[in-house]
Amino acid sequence: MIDVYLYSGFLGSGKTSLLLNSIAQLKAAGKKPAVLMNEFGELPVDSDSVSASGDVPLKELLSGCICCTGSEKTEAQLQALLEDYEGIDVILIETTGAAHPVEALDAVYSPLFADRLQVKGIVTVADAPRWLNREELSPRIHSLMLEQIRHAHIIALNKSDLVTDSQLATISMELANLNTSAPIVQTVKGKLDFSFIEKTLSAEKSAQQPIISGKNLPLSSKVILFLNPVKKEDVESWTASLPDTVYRMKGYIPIEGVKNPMLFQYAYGMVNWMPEYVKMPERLVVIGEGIEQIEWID
Ligand SMILES: Nc1nc2c(ncn2[C@@H]2O[C@H](COP(=O)(O)OP(=O)(O)OP(=O)(O)O)[C@@H](O)[C@H]2O)c(=O)[nH]1
Repeated sequence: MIDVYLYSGFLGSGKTSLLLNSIAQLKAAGKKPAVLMNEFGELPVDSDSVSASGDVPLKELLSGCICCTGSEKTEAQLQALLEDYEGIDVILIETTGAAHPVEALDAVYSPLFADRLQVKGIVTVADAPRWLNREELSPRIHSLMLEQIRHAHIIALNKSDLVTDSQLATISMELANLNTSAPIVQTVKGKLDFSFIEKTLSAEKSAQQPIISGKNLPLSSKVILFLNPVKKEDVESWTASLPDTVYRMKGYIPIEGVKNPMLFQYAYGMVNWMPEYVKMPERLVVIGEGIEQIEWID
């Protein structure tokens, strides 16, 4: 299994600094990290700095964010990364500043490599001065920032050199109120011990929950297997019965009378089915909060 870490956070908060820092530490520890990053706009500025840092395999998503360019593109990039480079043991993914964590997680997690990748969790970089001035942000961007904090498994309170100690204390308290389970670490230029990230995110793992597990973590995901062909209507009524903390589902479901498992997508209460022309693995990925108990019963 290759460990996958998502770095989320506001535009300019210090994600790239954290990423470069983590890469340096991983390489020093003899690991082989790979990076998937994406940028708004056409200029892959950040990837230059990563490439300059050495021979780290890098795939980049140009023209847009990890969510709005479609998860298929991310899947393709991940697939290429896995095919082109051997021996990768850690993948770091910098989600764009505008990606909602659920969408970023969704884009990364594909039923295609559920058995090869283990998504460890989300490190959110919070920008200390930006947080103090958050009221200036548009409501949409403001709420995105709150969501990134709320869904983090670790919060790096970055640019702590640009605020006073008492401001730092206030910000830490405000962040802790939004997310009671994630540890908050004050950082400068994204300097954070990678072994801390590793240790914090490896707590309470189990084989059945290959992404993020643990009762105290805000977001988790689960793989559901379909052993026998089922009826579409049954899947849809099962979907309707699920709690509304299920944010997203996608996968391939074998349907009675249909040759190949169909692509099933669920988001924001909407279900979508698409035929597949090749036989894809029969499994469904569910992403949400408190979803450990969800099961499909034949
Ligand atoms: N003073 C100070 N500046 C910082 C710190 N961390 C990052 N910066 C600066 O902030 C700017 C943005 O840092 P990046 O690491 O590129 O941030 P990012 O989140 O990857 O930015 P985007 O890719 O635009 O989302 C750079 O000019 C950094 O040098 C910090 O802790 N303190």
